[in-house]
Amino acid sequence: MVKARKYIVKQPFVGLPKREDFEIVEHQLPPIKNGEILVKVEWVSVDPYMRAYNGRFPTPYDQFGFNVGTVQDSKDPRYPVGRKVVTHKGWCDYTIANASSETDRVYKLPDLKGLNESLAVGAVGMPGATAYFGLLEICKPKAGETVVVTGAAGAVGTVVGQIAKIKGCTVIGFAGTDEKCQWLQSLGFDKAFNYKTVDASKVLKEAAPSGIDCYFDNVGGELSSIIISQMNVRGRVAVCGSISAYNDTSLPEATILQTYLVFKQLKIEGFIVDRWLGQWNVAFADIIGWIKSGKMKTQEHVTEGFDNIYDAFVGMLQGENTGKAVVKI
Ligand SMILES: NC(=O)C1=CN([C@@H]2O[C@H](COP(=O)(O)OP(=O)(O)OC[C@H]3O[C@@H](n4cnc5c(N)ncnc54)[C@H](OP(=O)(O)O)[C@@H]3O)[C@@H](O)[C@H]2O)C=CC1
Ligand SMILES: CCCCCCCCC/C=C/C=O
Repeated sequence: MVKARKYIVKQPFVGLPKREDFEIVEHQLPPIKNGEILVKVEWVSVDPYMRAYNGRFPTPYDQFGFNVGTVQDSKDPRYPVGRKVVTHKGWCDYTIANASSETDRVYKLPDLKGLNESLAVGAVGMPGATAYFGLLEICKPKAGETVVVTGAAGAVGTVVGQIAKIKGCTVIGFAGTDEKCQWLQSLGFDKAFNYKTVDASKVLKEAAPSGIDCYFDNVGGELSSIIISQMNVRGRVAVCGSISAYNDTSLPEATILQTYLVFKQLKIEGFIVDRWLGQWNVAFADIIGWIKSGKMKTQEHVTEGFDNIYDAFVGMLQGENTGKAVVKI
């Protein structure tokens, strides 16, 4: 019998999630059954969808999310003891998972070719796949076009901007601090602006005088409306998320966009990365190749310790992370 710990969400979040919305539960894991594996978790991911999906599940529920760990006991020959795995069992230190369960989402750690295993919840995980497919399949950027990405210094945004550069585009990012913006320019972004201090409409007119062709929208809100209002004819918008409103308790006011959508003939499409679940490995192989060849850089904001996962989560929602927010267990 293994003693395990996990986070349970006790009650619906109101505004920014509170520490008392969670409870850390210690429990004995039962012996594994046929088809199951016992996993010792080493890396836990904290992501915005943990906030965004909260209202969809009745409480209490185990906090879901991707993690990386090692199989300690196995009754599934596909996942022998010692095998590194990714699961969607969330914020826990030990867990039992079933690779045949859709919700457990077990898969073998990709061959990271020596890169940090934590990347499997970041650039070589769900956020990397989000950037890859959202940009390449929805925005379909062409060399020479101008791509704008918001949430640019985060897990998804950094990968979006760097893929767009690899594809020969001019890339403009928006992020929440001057330091993040400087870092983005060191990654090769052509321009990066602090959305909290600039006049977004003005800086965009200067940075993209010929207009914007593709917009990868991570944040929603008025910033997105401003960006969309400056798009070129037949521009493409990939709506990935709207983190500017996840903690809102009432609907935000929004600028009417229909005029731009019609007269600029824009294509605007929301997506969930699961749409390409069967092809995530294609994204991972390309991203690993780009990182290994030096064309793409990754950065992680690492929090240490199981007891600090809540702080890492709320810190990420408030912009403390540059790059991917992860927790080392
Ligand atoms: N559709 C899909 O399948 C998926 C969607 N997503 C979405 O992608 C987006 C980015 O996720 P991810 O890269 O993991 O997270 P990040 O690593 O970007 O972390 C979240 C960031 O959001 C920014 N932020 C917080 N509040 C605001 C605000 N009011 N306005 C603008 N930015 C804000 C902060 O950066 P800053 O300092 O710049 O404010 C913070 O660092 C989210 O909207 C998420 O929900 C993610 C994965 C899959
Ligand atoms: C409990 C739902 C599992 C979802 C798996 C991961 C998909 C992330 C989609 C993110 C959307 C917005 O942030």
